Amino acid sequence: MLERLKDSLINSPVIKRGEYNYFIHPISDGVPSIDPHLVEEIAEYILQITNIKKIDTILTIEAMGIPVANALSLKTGIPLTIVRKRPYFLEGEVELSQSTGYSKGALYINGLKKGDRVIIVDDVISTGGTLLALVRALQNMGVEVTDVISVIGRGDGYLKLRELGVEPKILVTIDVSEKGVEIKDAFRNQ
Ligand SMILES: O=P(O)(O)OC[C@H]1O[C@H](OP(=O)(O)OP(=O)(O)O)[C@H](O)[C@@H]1O
Ligand SMILES: Nc1nc2[nH]cnc2c(=O)[nH]1
Repeated sequence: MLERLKDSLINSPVIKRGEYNYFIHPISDGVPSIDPHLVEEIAEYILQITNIKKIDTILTIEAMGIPVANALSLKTGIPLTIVRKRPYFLEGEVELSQSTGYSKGALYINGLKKGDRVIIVDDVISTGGTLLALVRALQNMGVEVTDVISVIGRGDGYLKLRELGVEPKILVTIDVSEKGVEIKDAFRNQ
């Protein structure tokens, strides 16, 4: 299961972003290039572990959640909504603050309303700062988040989402050090 994903992660380069050991991988960076078979493997797997019935939209975050979320959208016919890093100043736009282990910035939600049902799909969860802020904002808007899925997980930041009653589904968990990437665990949830 998820052999392409696991094999490709093992050889990922690691660079420093400040103190943060940042791994570089096609799914999380688009670098050097994204193998469509890898995206297909991931999308197929996600469809096995999530219930997409009665979902209004697949929600992802600019930029690197988009390839996998778009593959899911194409496979299911469910629309794709992208949380952007720039404002559009449209009525109902919701701004939130994003914080990762190496960056801080604003995110902007458009196109969602109270009562909508969404799944969130992102490429990586690390400190959990991004998904925590996003799920909190969605709950405040009255949007129902039925599942949170991250292709890759590192560290225990995912635990922060428990305070919002959310248990993210992480396909592969890794350890990242200056020496490289180590696979800890394939799909773990509940
Ligand atoms: O759990 P966290 O510590 O919050 O890290 C996870 C976030 O980091 C990456 O986004 P980034 O802001 O680097 O944007 P990108 O997708 O454009 O690379 C990734 O896509 C997640 O959204
Ligand atoms: N590519 C990449 N994205 C991330 N998002 C959070 N941490 C990381 C990381 O180490 N690498």
